[in-house]
Amino acid sequence: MTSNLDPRQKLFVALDLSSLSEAERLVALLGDSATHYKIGYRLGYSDGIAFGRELAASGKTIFFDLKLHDIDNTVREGVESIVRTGAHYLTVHAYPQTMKAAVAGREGSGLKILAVTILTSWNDVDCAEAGYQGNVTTLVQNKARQAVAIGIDGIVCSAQETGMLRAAGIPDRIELVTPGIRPKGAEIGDQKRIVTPSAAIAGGADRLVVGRPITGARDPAAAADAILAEIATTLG
Ligand SMILES: O=C(O)c1cc(=O)[nH]c(=O)n1[C@@H]1O[C@H](COP(=O)(O)O)[C@@H](O)[C@H]1O
Repeated sequence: MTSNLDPRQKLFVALDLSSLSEAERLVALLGDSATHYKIGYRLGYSDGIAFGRELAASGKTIFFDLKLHDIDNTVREGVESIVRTGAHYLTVHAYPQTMKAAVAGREGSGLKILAVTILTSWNDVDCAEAGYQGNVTTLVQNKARQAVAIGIDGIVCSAQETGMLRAAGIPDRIELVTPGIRPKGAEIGDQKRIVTPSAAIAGGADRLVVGRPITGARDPAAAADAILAEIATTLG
């Protein structure tokens, strides 16, 4: 669990933007308000890896959200490449072989591996449709336990599940990283397990991941500042 009370350390801004120039513009606009950035498929599949490397070198905390899942050798070698970027976090899907390969790939480095349990855009019906037995709560708990046993550094889940995970014995050293964050009144979009920034912090989320409520806002800097203020108030 993180103990630092600087609200900026609680917020990963998701740079889900269509071009490098848009991402550069947003980073410049947010300035010192944002210290933590997440780069996922949209930017990662174009210029995002090089940009993340640059941001990491400039002192930002970088989270590559690549959600790896492949044969062991491919996962391990992919993770080794990400280690060389200087990034701080990387996601993989929470399948045992994939998580073990990722842990092997980051050995000896400072890269933290986050295991994505059940996507925040899924509910119980989606889990059943995918052939899973058990509801979201049970699946998140089981996957988190497996991840901890394998040596993963953090869990990606909804902030609806953080209290349940701690109660189930997921230790404080495991970071609980929570997307699906929606300030009151924000558009929900494709997310199904949403939580407000203040409720997420109050419920024990270590990091919040926020994309469209900031990137899609008319004034992204004001939107980020409002979320940071909400986090700060809740942290007390
Ligand atoms: O791994 C993730 O970051 C992730 C996992 C998950 O379960 N749900 C989820 O939304 N995400 C990512 O978190 C971000 C959420 O973006 P917004 O819904 O726009 O705030 C996106 O970049 C998603 O890819």
